[in-house]
Amino acid sequence: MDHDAGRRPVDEHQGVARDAVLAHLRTDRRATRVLLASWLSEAAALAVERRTLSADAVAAIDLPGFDNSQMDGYAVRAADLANATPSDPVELPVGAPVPAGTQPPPLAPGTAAPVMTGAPIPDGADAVIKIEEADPPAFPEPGMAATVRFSAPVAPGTFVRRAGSDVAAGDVVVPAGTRLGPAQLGVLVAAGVSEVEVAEPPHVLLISTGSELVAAGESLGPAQLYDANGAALTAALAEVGCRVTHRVVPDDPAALRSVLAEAPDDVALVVTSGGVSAGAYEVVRQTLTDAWFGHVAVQPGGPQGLGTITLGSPTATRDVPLVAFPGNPVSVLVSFELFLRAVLAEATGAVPAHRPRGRAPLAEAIDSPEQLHQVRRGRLDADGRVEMVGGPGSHLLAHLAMATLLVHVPPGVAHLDAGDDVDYWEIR
Ligand SMILES: Nc1nc2c(c(=O)[nH]1)N[C@H]1C(S)=C(S)[C@@H](COP(=O)(O)OP(=O)(O)OC[C@H]3O[C@@H](n4cnc5c(N)ncnc54)[C@H](O)[C@@H]3O)O[C@H]1N2
Ligand code: MOO
Repeated sequence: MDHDAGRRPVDEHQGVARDAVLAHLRTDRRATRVLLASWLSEAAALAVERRTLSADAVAAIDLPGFDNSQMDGYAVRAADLANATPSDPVELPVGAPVPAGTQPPPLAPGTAAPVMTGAPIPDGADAVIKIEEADPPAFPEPGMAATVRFSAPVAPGTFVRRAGSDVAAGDVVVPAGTRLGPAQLGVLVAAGVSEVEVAEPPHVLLISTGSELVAAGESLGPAQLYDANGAALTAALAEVGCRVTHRVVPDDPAALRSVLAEAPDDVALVVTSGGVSAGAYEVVRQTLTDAWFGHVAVQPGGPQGLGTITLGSPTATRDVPLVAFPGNPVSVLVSFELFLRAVLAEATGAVPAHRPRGRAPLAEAIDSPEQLHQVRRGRLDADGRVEMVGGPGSHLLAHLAMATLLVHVPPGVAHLDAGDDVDYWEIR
């Protein structure tokens, strides 16, 4: 069809968006040093997670910090048990017990010391025998003279967790570029790291455009609607590790210009929703005339804008990338999935760049505009087949909220039958 001839293929637009956004973010990322203790005490779990280390973190102490026991049992010198057999067990006097958190005296040759899991191995001991394998298989009352028998030799090192066997002091414990999650934060604290260097999250100025928009919680007048895109994109951007400043502007070029002029200094990317198609009041397209505006061969998410935008006052301007999405709420989120999510995830390291992908047979027949890449919303049924959640309409946000898959029907395909395979991305 003629009007589809000028549409930019999806992969081409993905490439252009990636180059524009990533090039800027790569040069713009700032690093900051944070004290782990204050960070954690603020219980800022959300702020901490998904940050990426921008410099190697080096262990301040060995981990484990000292040789310790892996089991509740007896610390022994392996050489003392070399000749132990079931018929001729070795009997040793029991020394003082070693509870966790205490430094034991050296183990006298020819004795066995009760040692608890995690407690230090006494100097001189080189193996631990589990209490269940001792005779008797229970510890004597502390302070009571007792002996214990062992009916087999033990290899040196058995059940001894060596100091530094997880990470040694001075070694890199979490390398630069690693996303901080529970295990990374845990080991940083365990290894005595007090301060880490993390990349600042990219600051995104998100602008919802539309004179019909009303902020969440306010009362709605005739022909008005709530700013769903602001909420949806704020969450989507935060999920990929961005900090968001959100503004709503009416379809008024002066209002949009003033938000851009007053943008915070460290904004690294501007994302807009609405105002890009063919209407009479397309504030984004009509105001940001240096950017590219056109159609991508995708539905939803066809009308798109991309370019560079000048922020700040006339005396202190700076250029940042602009990504302009169409206003329909499903178009906004599908556009984000196709053109921005992977790019930002790659820049921040906050989440894997790609959604988990799969391929499965359709539960039902579907039609698709043949010239376009169609993105439908779906879920897997009980038999592992892909069923649609709602129709293709780009206003069906409640259906998207119930879906678990984005279902891809490539260009060149006008119809698929039940049982035909489709590709999907898992979106939750
Ligand atoms: N003559 C044509 N009309 C349209 C075309 C076209 O090619 N020729 N494209 C259609 C497609 S496809 C889309 S998508 C939309 C894109 O339009 P805009 O980006 O200009 O978006 P708006 O007109 O501002 O809004 C579209 C729709 O979305 C609602 N909206 C906008 N912002 C929000 C928000 N923040 N939260 C919730 N809902 C929002 C808005 O009220 C409209 O219903 O254009 C088609 N038209
Ligand atoms: O491209 Mo629009 O996003 O189909 O509704």
